[in-house]
Amino acid sequence: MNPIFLGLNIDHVATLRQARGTRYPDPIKAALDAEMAGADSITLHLREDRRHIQDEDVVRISAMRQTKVNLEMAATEEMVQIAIQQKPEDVCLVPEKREELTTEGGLDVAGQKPWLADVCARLAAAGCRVSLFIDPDETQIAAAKEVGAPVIELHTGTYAELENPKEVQAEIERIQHAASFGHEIGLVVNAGHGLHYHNVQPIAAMKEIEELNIGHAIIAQAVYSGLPQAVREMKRLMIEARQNAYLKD
Ligand SMILES: CC(=O)[C@@H](O)[C@H](O)COP(=O)(O)O
Ligand SMILES: NCC(=O)COP(=O)(O)O
Repeated sequence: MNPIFLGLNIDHVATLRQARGTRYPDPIKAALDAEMAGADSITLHLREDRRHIQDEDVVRISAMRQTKVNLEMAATEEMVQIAIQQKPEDVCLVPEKREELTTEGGLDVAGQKPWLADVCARLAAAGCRVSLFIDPDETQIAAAKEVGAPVIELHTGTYAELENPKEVQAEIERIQHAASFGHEIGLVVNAGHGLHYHNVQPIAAMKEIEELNIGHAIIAQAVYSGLPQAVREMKRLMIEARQNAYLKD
């Protein structure tokens, strides 16, 4: 059985901290607690506007994590230099607009292949495994392969926002097709954005998907049940869905 891994995104622990400019809650403590509770990796998004994760957080998590770090960032020269310096195990290139509330879609890889090929090569030379955060679209998946990224992360935000059952099912099938296509051409396939306790299982059931990056919903649940329990419950749902997918075969 292909296992399913959980990458915990700690951005919104930092959102709470930045709300008052205090030193608490500490996203690094959250990361270490989450790792002890079963998170398989830690994701953090260093945004150009530093609205939540700060440069110091990247330095501290790189020194203290027990699992691995997935640094999300825009494909800008500033961020490339930071990644080359900090050398996280994974770097996920995401689109960014300062005015956005959160990430609104996937990276347009097909429209900027020369630049992204250069960024992928430089990050790989620094020892980082590059992931591209893209829509579940064959053209973008093929472009990711072409620019040399070994990993893709399928954007599940559209799926998460849909309410009409037929549209939800159609998007599940679109993500499944994208995951199968990416796997067939030799890419590691991850997924994330907007996943929560009531929509995660159809995505976790997809055998070609290796890792789900989830943040907002887990940090929100942690307000009620504490972070270790919130992480354990999400992992339980993910593993249950993956096991059931194999039992159906
Ligand atoms: C790329 C993605 O979907 C998230 O990992 C991203 O971090 C969302 O941005 P915020 O965390 O700022 O909402
Ligand atoms: N790349 C997705 C991620 O890291 C977390 O997204 P969300 O669960 O906070 O929407």
